Amino acid sequence: MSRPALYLDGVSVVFDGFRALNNLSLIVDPGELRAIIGPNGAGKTTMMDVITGKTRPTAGTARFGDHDLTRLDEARIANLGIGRKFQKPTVFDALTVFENLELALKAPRSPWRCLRWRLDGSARARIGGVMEEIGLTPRATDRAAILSHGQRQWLEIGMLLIQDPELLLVDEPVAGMTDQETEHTAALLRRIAGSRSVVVVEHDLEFVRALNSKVTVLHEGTLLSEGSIDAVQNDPRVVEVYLGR
Ligand SMILES: Nc1ncnc2c1ncn2[C@@H]1O[C@H](COP(=O)(O)OP(=O)(O)OP(=O)(O)O)[C@@H](O)[C@H]1O
Repeated sequence: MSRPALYLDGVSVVFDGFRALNNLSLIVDPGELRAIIGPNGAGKTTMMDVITGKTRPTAGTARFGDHDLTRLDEARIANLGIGRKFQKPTVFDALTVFENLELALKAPRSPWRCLRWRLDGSARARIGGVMEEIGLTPRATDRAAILSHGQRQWLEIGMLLIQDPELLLVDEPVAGMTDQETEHTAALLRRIAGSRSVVVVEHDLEFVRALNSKVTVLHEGTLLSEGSIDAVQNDPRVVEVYLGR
Protein backbone atom coordinates (compact mmCIF):
# COMPACT_ATOMS: atom_id res chain seq x y z
CA MET A 1 0.00 0.00 0.00
CA SER A 2 1.21 3.50 -0.77
CA ARG A 3 2.09 5.94 1.98
CA PRO A 4 -0.80 8.23 2.99
CA ALA A 5 -0.86 11.74 1.53
CA LEU A 6 -2.24 13.12 4.78
CA TYR A 7 -1.80 11.55 8.18
CA LEU A 8 -3.33 12.97 11.35
CA ASP A 9 -2.89 11.00 14.54
CA GLY A 10 -4.23 11.98 17.96
CA VAL A 11 -4.54 15.66 17.03
CA SER A 12 -5.95 17.95 19.71
CA VAL A 13 -6.43 21.71 19.60
CA VAL A 14 -7.32 23.49 22.81
CA PHE A 15 -8.49 27.14 22.79
CA ASP A 16 -8.60 28.60 26.31
CA GLY A 17 -9.46 25.24 27.82
CA PHE A 18 -12.01 24.38 25.07
CA ARG A 19 -11.17 21.30 22.96
CA ALA A 20 -11.96 22.22 19.35
CA LEU A 21 -10.20 19.00 18.23
CA ASN A 22 -9.99 16.04 20.56
CA ASN A 23 -7.62 13.20 19.67
CA LEU A 24 -8.56 13.29 15.97
CA SER A 25 -7.01 10.73 13.62
CA LEU A 26 -7.50 10.75 9.85
CA ILE A 27 -5.70 9.18 6.89
CA VAL A 28 -6.20 10.35 3.31
CA ASP A 29 -4.55 8.35 0.53
CA PRO A 30 -2.84 9.77 -2.56
CA GLY A 31 -5.50 10.48 -5.19
CA GLU A 32 -8.35 10.00 -2.72
CA LEU A 33 -11.47 12.16 -2.64
CA ARG A 34 -12.71 12.47 0.97
CA ALA A 35 -15.80 14.26 2.25
CA ILE A 36 -15.85 15.63 5.80
CA ILE A 37 -19.22 16.32 7.41
CA GLY A 38 -20.33 17.17 10.91
CA PRO A 39 -22.62 19.56 12.78
CA ASN A 40 -21.70 23.20 13.43
CA GLY A 41 -18.73 23.43 15.78
CA ALA A 42 -17.61 19.82 15.07
CA GLY A 43 -14.07 21.00 14.35
CA LYS A 44 -14.01 20.83 10.53
CA THR A 45 -12.51 24.30 10.03
CA THR A 46 -10.04 23.78 12.87
CA MET A 47 -8.89 20.54 11.20
CA MET A 48 -8.29 22.39 7.91
CA ASP A 49 -6.45 25.10 9.86
CA VAL A 50 -4.14 22.49 11.39
CA ILE A 51 -3.37 20.98 7.96
CA THR A 52 -2.53 24.39 6.46
CA GLY A 53 -0.46 25.53 9.46
CA LYS A 54 -2.84 28.31 10.48
CA THR A 55 -3.43 26.63 13.85
CA ARG A 56 -0.84 24.63 15.77
CA PRO A 57 -2.11 21.46 17.42
CA THR A 58 -1.75 21.25 21.18
CA ALA A 59 -0.94 17.54 20.81
CA GLY A 60 -0.66 14.91 18.10
CA THR A 61 0.98 14.24 14.75
CA ALA A 62 0.13 15.88 11.40
CA ARG A 63 2.12 14.72 8.38
CA PHE A 64 1.93 15.36 4.64
CA GLY A 65 4.09 12.72 2.97
CA ASP A 66 7.45 13.01 4.74
CA HIS A 67 6.74 16.48 6.11
CA ASP A 68 5.80 17.27 9.70
CA LEU A 69 3.08 19.92 9.28
CA THR A 70 3.28 20.93 12.94
CA ARG A 71 6.77 22.37 12.38
CA LEU A 72 6.09 24.40 9.22
CA ASP A 73 4.47 27.80 8.71
CA GLU A 74 1.58 28.46 6.33
CA ALA A 75 3.77 29.64 3.43
CA ARG A 76 6.03 26.57 3.60
CA ILE A 77 3.02 24.27 3.74
CA ALA A 78 1.46 25.97 0.69
CA ASN A 79 4.78 25.48 -1.12
CA LEU A 80 4.70 21.77 -0.33
CA GLY A 81 1.61 21.53 -2.54
CA ILE A 82 -1.35 21.96 -0.23
CA GLY A 83 -3.96 24.31 -1.72
CA ARG A 84 -7.02 25.56 0.15
CA LYS A 85 -10.20 26.98 -1.28
CA PHE A 86 -12.21 29.01 1.18
CA GLN A 87 -15.96 29.35 0.87
CA LYS A 88 -15.86 32.91 -0.45
CA PRO A 89 -14.25 33.14 -3.90
CA THR A 90 -11.30 35.52 -4.16
CA VAL A 91 -11.16 35.86 -7.93
CA PHE A 92 -10.32 39.25 -9.46
CA ASP A 93 -13.52 40.69 -10.93
CA ALA A 94 -11.81 43.09 -13.31
CA LEU A 95 -9.73 40.34 -14.92
CA THR A 96 -10.91 37.77 -17.44
CA VAL A 97 -11.06 34.05 -16.73
CA PHE A 98 -7.80 33.58 -18.65
CA GLU A 99 -6.09 36.48 -16.83
CA ASN A 100 -7.12 35.19 -13.40
CA LEU A 101 -5.55 31.83 -14.24
CA GLU A 102 -2.47 33.54 -15.67
CA LEU A 103 -2.05 35.49 -12.43
CA ALA A 104 -2.43 32.33 -10.34
CA LEU A 105 0.19 30.59 -12.48
CA LYS A 106 2.84 33.26 -11.96
CA ALA A 107 1.89 34.46 -8.44
CA PRO A 108 3.77 31.87 -6.35
CA ARG A 109 7.09 32.85 -7.95
CA SER A 110 9.54 35.22 -6.29
CA PRO A 111 9.07 38.92 -7.26
CA TRP A 112 12.14 38.78 -9.53
CA ARG A 113 11.07 35.60 -11.32
CA CYS A 114 7.54 37.01 -11.54
CA LEU A 115 8.83 40.12 -13.35
CA ARG A 116 10.71 37.99 -15.85
CA TRP A 117 7.79 35.62 -16.29
CA ARG A 118 6.44 35.40 -19.86
CA LEU A 119 3.23 33.91 -21.13
CA ASP A 120 4.89 31.36 -23.38
CA GLY A 121 3.36 28.45 -25.26
CA SER A 122 3.59 26.03 -22.38
CA ALA A 123 1.94 28.50 -19.97
CA ARG A 124 -0.87 29.08 -22.51
CA ALA A 125 -1.33 25.34 -22.88
CA ARG A 126 -1.46 24.89 -19.12
CA ILE A 127 -4.07 27.66 -18.72
CA GLY A 128 -6.03 26.14 -21.62
CA GLY A 129 -5.92 22.71 -19.96
CA VAL A 130 -7.22 24.07 -16.65
CA MET A 131 -10.00 26.05 -18.41
CA GLU A 132 -11.11 22.79 -20.06
CA GLU A 133 -10.96 20.97 -16.73
CA ILE A 134 -13.19 23.55 -14.98
CA GLY A 135 -15.50 23.90 -17.99
CA LEU A 136 -14.84 27.61 -18.58
CA THR A 137 -13.12 27.53 -22.00
CA PRO A 138 -16.08 29.32 -23.67
CA ARG A 139 -15.79 32.08 -21.03
CA ALA A 140 -12.00 32.62 -21.42
CA THR A 141 -12.25 36.30 -22.38
CA ASP A 142 -15.14 37.20 -20.08
CA ARG A 143 -14.43 39.21 -16.98
CA ALA A 144 -14.92 37.29 -13.75
CA ALA A 145 -17.46 39.93 -12.65
CA ILE A 146 -20.05 38.60 -15.11
CA LEU A 147 -19.69 34.91 -14.21
CA SER A 148 -22.38 33.11 -12.22
CA HIS A 149 -21.71 32.23 -8.58
CA GLY A 150 -20.90 28.62 -9.55
CA GLN A 151 -18.58 29.64 -12.38
CA ARG A 152 -16.65 31.92 -9.99
CA GLN A 153 -16.19 28.99 -7.60
CA TRP A 154 -14.90 26.79 -10.45
CA LEU A 155 -12.54 29.56 -11.54
CA GLU A 156 -11.10 29.68 -8.05
CA ILE A 157 -10.69 25.90 -8.04
CA GLY A 158 -8.88 26.37 -11.37
CA MET A 159 -6.59 29.00 -9.81
CA LEU A 160 -5.54 26.39 -7.25
CA LEU A 161 -5.28 23.56 -9.81
CA ILE A 162 -2.92 25.58 -11.97
CA GLN A 163 -0.37 25.43 -9.15
CA ASP A 164 -0.64 21.65 -9.34
CA PRO A 165 -1.30 20.89 -5.66
CA GLU A 166 -0.90 17.36 -4.32
CA LEU A 167 -3.64 17.99 -1.77
CA LEU A 168 -6.58 20.31 -2.31
CA LEU A 169 -8.77 21.35 0.64
CA VAL A 170 -12.19 22.67 -0.36
CA ASP A 171 -14.49 24.39 2.11
CA GLU A 172 -18.26 24.23 1.43
CA PRO A 173 -17.98 24.57 -2.36
CA VAL A 174 -21.69 24.33 -3.22
CA ALA A 175 -23.21 26.80 -0.73
CA GLY A 176 -25.50 29.08 -2.76
CA MET A 177 -25.21 27.06 -5.99
CA THR A 178 -28.08 25.95 -8.22
CA ASP A 179 -28.79 22.19 -8.45
CA GLN A 180 -27.13 22.05 -11.84
CA GLU A 181 -24.03 23.89 -10.60
CA THR A 182 -23.89 21.53 -7.60
CA GLU A 183 -23.93 18.49 -9.92
CA HIS A 184 -21.25 20.04 -12.09
CA THR A 185 -19.09 20.71 -9.00
CA ALA A 186 -19.40 17.10 -7.80
CA ALA A 187 -18.30 15.87 -11.24
CA LEU A 188 -15.41 18.36 -11.28
CA LEU A 189 -14.12 17.28 -7.86
CA ARG A 190 -14.44 13.59 -8.76
CA ARG A 191 -12.44 14.27 -11.91
CA ILE A 192 -9.63 16.24 -10.29
CA ALA A 193 -9.14 13.72 -7.47
CA GLY A 194 -7.15 10.80 -8.79
CA SER A 195 -4.17 12.84 -9.83
CA ARG A 196 -4.23 14.53 -6.39
CA SER A 197 -5.97 14.10 -3.03
CA VAL A 198 -9.03 16.25 -2.43
CA VAL A 199 -10.66 16.86 0.98
CA VAL A 200 -14.09 18.51 0.86
CA VAL A 201 -15.90 19.94 3.89
CA GLU A 202 -19.61 20.21 3.13
CA HIS A 203 -23.02 20.36 4.80
CA ASP A 204 -25.09 19.43 1.73
CA LEU A 205 -25.57 15.66 2.00
CA GLU A 206 -27.02 15.24 -1.51
CA PHE A 207 -23.82 16.78 -2.84
CA VAL A 208 -21.72 14.53 -0.58
CA ARG A 209 -23.61 11.53 -1.98
CA ALA A 210 -22.81 12.69 -5.51
CA LEU A 211 -19.09 12.76 -4.64
CA ASN A 212 -19.30 8.98 -4.24
CA SER A 213 -16.35 9.01 -1.83
CA LYS A 214 -15.53 7.84 1.68
CA VAL A 215 -17.16 10.14 4.24
CA THR A 216 -15.70 11.12 7.62
CA VAL A 217 -18.11 12.42 10.26
CA LEU A 218 -16.68 14.70 12.95
CA HIS A 219 -18.42 15.49 16.22
CA GLU A 220 -17.05 17.49 19.14
CA GLY A 221 -13.60 17.54 17.60
CA THR A 222 -13.25 13.81 17.11
CA LEU A 223 -14.01 11.13 14.55
CA LEU A 224 -17.52 9.81 15.02
CA SER A 225 -17.93 7.58 11.97
CA GLU A 226 -16.28 6.80 8.65
CA GLY A 227 -17.38 4.91 5.54
CA SER A 228 -19.70 5.24 2.54
CA ILE A 229 -22.47 7.85 2.73
CA ASP A 230 -25.00 5.03 3.26
CA ALA A 231 -22.90 3.49 6.05
CA VAL A 232 -22.54 6.77 7.95
CA GLN A 233 -26.16 7.81 7.40
CA ASN A 234 -27.24 4.48 8.92
CA ASP A 235 -24.78 4.66 11.82
CA PRO A 236 -26.93 5.14 14.96
CA ARG A 237 -24.28 7.42 16.52
CA VAL A 238 -24.48 9.70 13.49
CA VAL A 239 -28.27 9.63 13.47
CA GLU A 240 -28.30 10.59 17.13
CA VAL A 241 -25.85 13.49 17.09
CA TYR A 242 -26.27 14.83 13.59
CA LEU A 243 -28.69 13.58 11.00
CA GLY A 244 -31.54 12.88 13.38
CA ARG A 245 -31.57 16.29 15.01
N1 LIG B 1 -9.83 30.74 17.73
C1 LIG B 1 -10.76 30.13 18.49
N2 LIG B 1 -10.89 30.39 19.79
C2 LIG B 1 -11.79 29.78 20.56
N3 LIG B 1 -12.65 28.84 20.11
C3 LIG B 1 -12.58 28.52 18.80
C4 LIG B 1 -11.65 29.14 17.92
N4 LIG B 1 -11.83 28.61 16.69
C5 LIG B 1 -12.83 27.70 16.80
N5 LIG B 1 -13.28 27.65 18.07
C6 LIG B 1 -14.35 26.78 18.57
O1 LIG B 1 -14.01 25.46 18.25
C7 LIG B 1 -15.16 24.71 17.87
C8 LIG B 1 -14.93 24.07 16.52
O2 LIG B 1 -15.04 25.10 15.54
P1 LIG B 1 -14.87 24.86 13.98
O3 LIG B 1 -15.04 26.19 13.33
O4 LIG B 1 -13.63 24.12 13.70
O5 LIG B 1 -16.14 23.95 13.67
P2 LIG B 1 -16.79 23.60 12.25
O6 LIG B 1 -17.07 22.13 12.26
O7 LIG B 1 -15.98 24.14 11.15
O8 LIG B 1 -18.18 24.38 12.34
P3 LIG B 1 -19.06 25.07 11.18
O9 LIG B 1 -19.72 23.96 10.44
O10 LIG B 1 -20.03 25.90 11.95
O11 LIG B 1 -18.13 25.89 10.33
C9 LIG B 1 -16.34 25.67 17.92
O12 LIG B 1 -17.03 25.46 19.13
C10 LIG B 1 -15.69 27.03 17.87
O13 LIG B 1 -16.47 27.99 18.57
